[in-house]
Amino acid sequence: MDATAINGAGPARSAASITLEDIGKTYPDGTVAVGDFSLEVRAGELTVLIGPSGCGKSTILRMINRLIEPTHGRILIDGEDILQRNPVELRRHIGYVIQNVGLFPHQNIRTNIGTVPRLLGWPKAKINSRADELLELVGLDPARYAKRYPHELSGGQRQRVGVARALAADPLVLLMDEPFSAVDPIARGRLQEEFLRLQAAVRKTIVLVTHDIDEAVRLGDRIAVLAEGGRLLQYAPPAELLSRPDSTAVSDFVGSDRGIRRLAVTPLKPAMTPAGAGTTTGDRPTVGAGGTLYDALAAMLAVDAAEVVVVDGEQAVGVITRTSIFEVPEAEAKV
Ligand SMILES: Nc1ncnc2c1ncn2[C@@H]1O[C@H](COP(=O)(O)OP(=O)(O)OP(=O)(O)O)[C@@H](O)[C@H]1O
Repeated sequence: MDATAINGAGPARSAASITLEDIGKTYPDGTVAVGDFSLEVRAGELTVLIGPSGCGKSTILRMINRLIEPTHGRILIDGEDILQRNPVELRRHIGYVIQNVGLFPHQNIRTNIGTVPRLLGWPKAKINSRADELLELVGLDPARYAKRYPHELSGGQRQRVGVARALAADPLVLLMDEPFSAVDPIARGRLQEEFLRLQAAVRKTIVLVTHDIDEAVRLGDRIAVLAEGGRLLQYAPPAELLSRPDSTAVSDFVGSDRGIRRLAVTPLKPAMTPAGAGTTTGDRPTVGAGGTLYDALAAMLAVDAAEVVVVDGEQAVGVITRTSIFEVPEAEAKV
């Protein structure tokens, strides 16, 4: 997904805040899927809902686009009570990405991406150009992929098309339910990275459900940790959650290896010794200056090196050693 491709990519980007006020869902058999849940999702941020299986994550997500009707509570998008809106009409303005994408098998990729714009009555030429623009945005060449059918793509490519389709009508809000969990771990890492670049460009308000704490830390601006019945345990940016879990339930959930996970949200600078003029990388592994200590450690471990060179473009700007990584105080993490 090439973030630069967003330039000139249609309408101005916009995002909305989401306010969940004491929402709950009790099923007719008496199951309290979500008791009383409140959350403020800031405009343009990616908020992750995480928690054990069955704790109500998907139920909360699906209440936001009213695939599930709350038993009680209020849901406001940019201050407007969406429970007063027509749910079908509402869903045209809320992107939704699920695990196995749910592309229509008998429609080609361009037609799949154009689903919502068609429902909104956009002219055909505009739909096609928007679909092609989005294909480029998610890193798929339209000349090659627009006319293919879903079964002619890899799982990761289908997932990208799912994201493109969800963004097609420039929704204010994007809901994602385990969007990357059906692809293998290597493809998942790449998709997550590309998705972060895409989000940096489009800055949508995103609510993403996952059960993978690494994914939450990597993608989330804020993470909401839930317990059974949709009980909110903690809502905080990743680094704060890792360094200051406010209950044993959260620290147990975040896991005993949170020291390593914290590296994923700590910049390189505090561990870096600046390189003198004319320093070259030699045989040493490199890490881009915008990376994290996690990236630096991973680069070293991959080739069993004791140090890694920080590069800005072609230029070596510093050196990080294995020991310097673990000497960085917790407070340096981006909170
Ligand atoms: N139609 C239904 N009738 C009764 N209970 C239901 C129904 N649908 C879901 N539930 C229950 O609601 C609870 C929350 O389900 P939900 O799918 O939101 O959990 P989740 O956190 O997304 O789980 P997972 O991580 O396993 O996907 C579960 O206990 C589930 O069994």
